[in-house]
Amino acid sequence: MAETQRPNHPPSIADAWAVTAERAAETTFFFDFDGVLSPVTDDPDASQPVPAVPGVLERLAAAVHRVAIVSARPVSFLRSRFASLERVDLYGLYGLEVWHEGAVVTEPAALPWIPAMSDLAERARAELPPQILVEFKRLSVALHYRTAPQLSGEVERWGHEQAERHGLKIQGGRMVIELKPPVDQDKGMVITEGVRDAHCAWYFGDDMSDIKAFDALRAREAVDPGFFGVAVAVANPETGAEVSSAADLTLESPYAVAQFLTDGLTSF
Ligand SMILES: O=P(O)(O)OC[C@H]1O[C@H](O[C@H]2O[C@H](CO)[C@@H](O)[C@H](O)[C@H]2O)[C@H](O)[C@@H](O)[C@@H]1O
Repeated sequence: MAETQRPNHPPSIADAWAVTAERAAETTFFFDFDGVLSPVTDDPDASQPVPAVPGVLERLAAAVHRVAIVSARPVSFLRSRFASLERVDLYGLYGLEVWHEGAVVTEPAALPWIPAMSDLAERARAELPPQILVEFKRLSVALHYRTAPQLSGEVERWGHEQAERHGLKIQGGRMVIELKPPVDQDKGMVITEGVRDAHCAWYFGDDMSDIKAFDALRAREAVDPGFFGVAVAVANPETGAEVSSAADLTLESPYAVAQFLTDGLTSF
């Protein structure tokens, strides 16, 4: 199946689904949100999952041990898009937030950074050109230049200056840079923890931050050759080449992800 051949990996997608179905009770599916479950929009507030996605995720969650969305969005945003889902776990802000027993649980080490992130968002609105969309996410600030790509250099410079001055971390993405508190948390860490007791896991991602999640599957496989991990990229013109080259297979779009899962579910 894979663009990268690995020992113990089934040779075709049909075989991969068959192995997954055999291990259903010990399998977790992880999904990024933007660009994977939802097509990209100019306005981040306007993005919605592909219509078939909520239904297919709920059916998948009934068939395997666990399904989780691992996103850079806040949990409150994910809840607004997936209110109907009862069985799907939600990780927000790269795992700084988790939806647990009906409430958002936030990593305590990040909480003192809320005022600094709020100030940063205000400064970004005042100091960056008005075409730059500033998304304040409580514990991070995303600076979007999708509608003004000619300003990417200016945004990068401003972001790096702020990061240096205030001791923040930077995460690059698709026509965006994001400033985050200096707290050790990323998607790779969520997946490392999430696959500790699993025998099979799939991760679907399209952006730079998802490569760490792919790496976490590989690392698990390295210590347990019986573990079956599948890294699935979703194609896109910005980060697509880099993400695809780190993945086992690439799907064309969020619509193709929904169809891929619908087809795969027939194996269970
Ligand atoms: O981890 P994710 O769920 O993939 O979040 C990554 C970023 O997604 C959003 O930005 C991206 O999608 C927007 C809507 O389609 C698009 O306008 C933007 O250009 C993309 O970078 C979100 O707004 C960011 O906060 C996330 O970091």
